[in-house]
Amino acid sequence: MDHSNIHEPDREARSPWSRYNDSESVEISPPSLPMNADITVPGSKSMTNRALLMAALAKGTSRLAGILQSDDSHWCMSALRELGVAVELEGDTAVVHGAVGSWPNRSGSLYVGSAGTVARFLPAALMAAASGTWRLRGSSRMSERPLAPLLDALAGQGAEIAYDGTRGCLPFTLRSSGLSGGEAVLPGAVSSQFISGLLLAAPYARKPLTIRIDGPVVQRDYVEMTIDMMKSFGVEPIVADEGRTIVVEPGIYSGRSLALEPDVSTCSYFWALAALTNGRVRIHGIHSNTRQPDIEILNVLERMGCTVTKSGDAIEVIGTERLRGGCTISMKTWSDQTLTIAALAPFADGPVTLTDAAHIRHHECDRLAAICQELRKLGIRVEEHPDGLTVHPGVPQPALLDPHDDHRMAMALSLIGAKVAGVRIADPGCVSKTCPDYFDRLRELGVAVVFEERPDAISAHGTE
Ligand SMILES: O=C(O)C1=C[C@@H](OP(=O)(O)O)[C@@H](O)[C@H](O)C1
Ligand SMILES: C=C(OP(=O)(O)O)C(=O)O
Repeated sequence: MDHSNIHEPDREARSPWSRYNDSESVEISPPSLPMNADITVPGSKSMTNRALLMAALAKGTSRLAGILQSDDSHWCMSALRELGVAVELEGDTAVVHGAVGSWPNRSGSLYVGSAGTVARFLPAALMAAASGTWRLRGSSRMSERPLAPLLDALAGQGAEIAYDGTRGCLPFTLRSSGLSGGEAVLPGAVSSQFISGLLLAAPYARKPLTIRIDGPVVQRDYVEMTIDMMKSFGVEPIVADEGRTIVVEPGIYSGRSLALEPDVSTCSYFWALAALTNGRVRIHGIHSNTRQPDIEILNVLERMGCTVTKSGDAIEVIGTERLRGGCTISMKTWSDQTLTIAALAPFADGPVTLTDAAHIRHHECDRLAAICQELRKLGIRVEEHPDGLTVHPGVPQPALLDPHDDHRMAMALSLIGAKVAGVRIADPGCVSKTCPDYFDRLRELGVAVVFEERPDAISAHGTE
């Protein structure tokens, strides 16, 4: 199998929780029996990294139960430890001893991996301290992803930022003299994370901080999640002007005990598996009234002919013989699932058009270009649009697929392998950004999963 055209992953961004890194590819084949499973899913990435950061800024000790253990949360914890915050793990509970907004280590080098939630949340949090100088770096892709609007707002708050290379990008050195407060303007069209990042640090400004949001916000629910979680840590942002203005008064987070929700973005792959294989998957511990926007997948699966049952704290999806297509779906508020729906779409009975997702070209890869490229390798007819794509019904042919070092590309493409034989996915280790044991979980559901080792991994093991 020729691997020469596969994107070379940035292995430095893989945490100690990453798996499958000795594997060059994984072959996925359909289950021999209909899927019939009750499962649980690890904690939300978005909630884990928000909670860790607020707990680190808080007064007192926090116990965060059900945290995600993946690359993105690893780099968050590792940066906090580098800042001198005590973060201990007791199983999947993180115990964080808050530093009350004054980082014990006033200088150092911080690595954010490929995590948008660390790259966009940490710079503002550093400025909670009245002084300090830190160098920040990230993976090669994170160093290309947009940060300028946030960093410009921080410069307006008093940060001195010296860029190693491109202005507005990692790596850079940030010198803090505290957040001045007053007004900051942030755009919402490229990433909601700029707004969440400044909000999380805002209580530590010297004066009230008013964030004015310029234009519509992509994935606005993540901003609402930030506000909800700030309230649960004892700070009450005031939202005005139909959501365009958010005011945060000076304050201090209070350490607390918190049980985090399962990651709904990860749940979506398992519900999608049930949908596609005409099986049944029930996920425990999740409510449909969550703030996590990817819960919208349930409405779309229902529209495509699946049966969704919400009972107590479990949500079950039962699939269908043939998914219904012939629809246009806006992905604006739940864009992380664009790839999942695109992977289901070839099996629908009519074309599926996904729109309003131009900003995902700035995610772990240019996701619109990447999914079109990989679906075409399978012989599927696809049209790429500036803000989305149209996928036509077809029968996927055997192919080696490139996940473009993107966890969601790998997880979404694996769904196709669970329906038709002959799908191989290169670099299976990339799933560790949010779900390090994803392929083991697939196997437990009856999907056939066979790894192919990397030639250099074999030589590293000698003749074993
Ligand atoms: O704040 C968050 O936790 C997230 C916000 C979204 O990013 P953008 O708003 O940058 O698209 C989402 O895609 C990401 O997975 C998590
Ligand atoms: C866009 C994503 O991540 P990040 O938090 O790095 O933006 C994602 O997980 O799909």
